[in-house]
Amino acid sequence: MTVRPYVLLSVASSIDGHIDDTSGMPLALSNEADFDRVDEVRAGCDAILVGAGTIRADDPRLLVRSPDRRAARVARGLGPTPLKVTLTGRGDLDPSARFFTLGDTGKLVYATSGAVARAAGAVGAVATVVDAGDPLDLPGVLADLAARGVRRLMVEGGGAVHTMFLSAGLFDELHLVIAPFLVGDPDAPRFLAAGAYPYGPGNPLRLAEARPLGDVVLLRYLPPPASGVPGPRTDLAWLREAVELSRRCPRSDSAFAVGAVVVAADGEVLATGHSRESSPHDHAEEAALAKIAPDDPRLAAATVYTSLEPCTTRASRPVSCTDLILAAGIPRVVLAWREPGVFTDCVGAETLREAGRTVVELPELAAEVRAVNAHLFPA
Ligand SMILES: NC(=O)C1=CN([C@@H]2O[C@H](COP(=O)(O)OP(=O)(O)OC[C@H]3O[C@@H](n4cnc5c(N)ncnc54)[C@H](OP(=O)(O)O)[C@@H]3O)[C@@H](O)[C@H]2O)C=CC1
Ligand SMILES: Nc1c(N[C@@H]2O[C@H](COP(=O)(O)O)[C@@H](O)[C@H]2O)[nH]c(=O)[nH]c1=O
Repeated sequence: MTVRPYVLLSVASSIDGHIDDTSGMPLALSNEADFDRVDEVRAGCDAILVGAGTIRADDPRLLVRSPDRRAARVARGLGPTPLKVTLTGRGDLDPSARFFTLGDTGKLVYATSGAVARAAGAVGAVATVVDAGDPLDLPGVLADLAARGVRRLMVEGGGAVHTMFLSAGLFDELHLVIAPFLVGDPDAPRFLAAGAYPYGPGNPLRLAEARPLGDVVLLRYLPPPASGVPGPRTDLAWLREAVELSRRCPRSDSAFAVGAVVVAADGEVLATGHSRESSPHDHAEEAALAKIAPDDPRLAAATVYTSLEPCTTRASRPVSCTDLILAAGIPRVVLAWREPGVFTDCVGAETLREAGRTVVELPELAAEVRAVNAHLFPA
């Protein structure tokens, strides 16, 4: 199984589907609140990717603007700003572009084989140029980023790049912001080109959230669940969602941050939950299971995806998450990280297996879960 980063596509569009106008100046489609949200998303990523077209059109900085967010990254042992990444098929890059000159961070250029020499000649002194094959091998680029430690990748466009990721189905989340105006110019860049996308009416994206931010609205979409019986690839995608949920947990120095998703056999999400969701002692699995009727027949064939092994003992509540899963009759649990013995000795996986339940561990995501909980492991 190829490991790739969690891929978050981010774009702001006009009502008529344009992501820029033809003025030659970058067009602000987001408002201040949304630019601040984008800044927060950037701060939570390991790398930001834009196409070479966006570097030429916008001369973007791609930095984290907020000093507090930069400081928080540094406190977590990261650089103040994420790694910058671009793609090129021509190698026509300007070393004085702000992509290359700003930010105390690495710059990576993935060039098609025929463009490597030109790209290296242009920006080899200020960036690392990587041969990405010919044609460009997108899964290979993502695997290379993962091997360089990129666990969470934000893709900020432009249209050609978003078209490529969406037609390849290589994304985990899409943030589409709609600005309250129309551009109306047929020559203005569009969010997406026509293409053979795998997300037609029969296989739509799932709307995870619609969040108004003043006069713009953020639509957060997730890919559709893979059809059929969940296999390892599907498991990994669901587990990624559980890990993403764990990032929402209010901070605690005495409990883990955990996310959980309960999924029916047909891929329907029955419930999600995260630690401290509505009260300080909430556990993720407990919060999710509390949202499902105990007699829901779908529980009998459901899977719990949880970023951390379900607990077996707890001081704050009478019933452990392992016992809640057993009582719900859920036959299958997929987890990323066995609970380290920081607060209690956990034997959730063993207990579930002894009770005849299937437990799948996907340690590919364990480092990410540990990173979410890094504050519990001071150096
Ligand atoms: N509103 C918004 O949220 C955003 C708007 N934008 C807008 O988008 C526009 C730019 O979009 P667009 O022109 O589509 O440019 P992109 O940023 O998508 O970059 C396209 C370029 O990236 C390289 N590239 C992409 N895919 C491949 C591939 N498979 N193989 C090799 N190289 C590849 C090529 O570079 P090369 O040409 O060097 O070969 C290609 O021309 C601008 O107007 C910008 O303002 C951009 C980002 C966000
Ligand atoms: N115009 C636009 C976006 N444009 C994106 O932001 C980049 C500029 O980044 P920076 O120079 O760091 O501010 C630009 O190149 C493009 O990728 N993004 C959005 O969320 N909303 C917007 O309205």
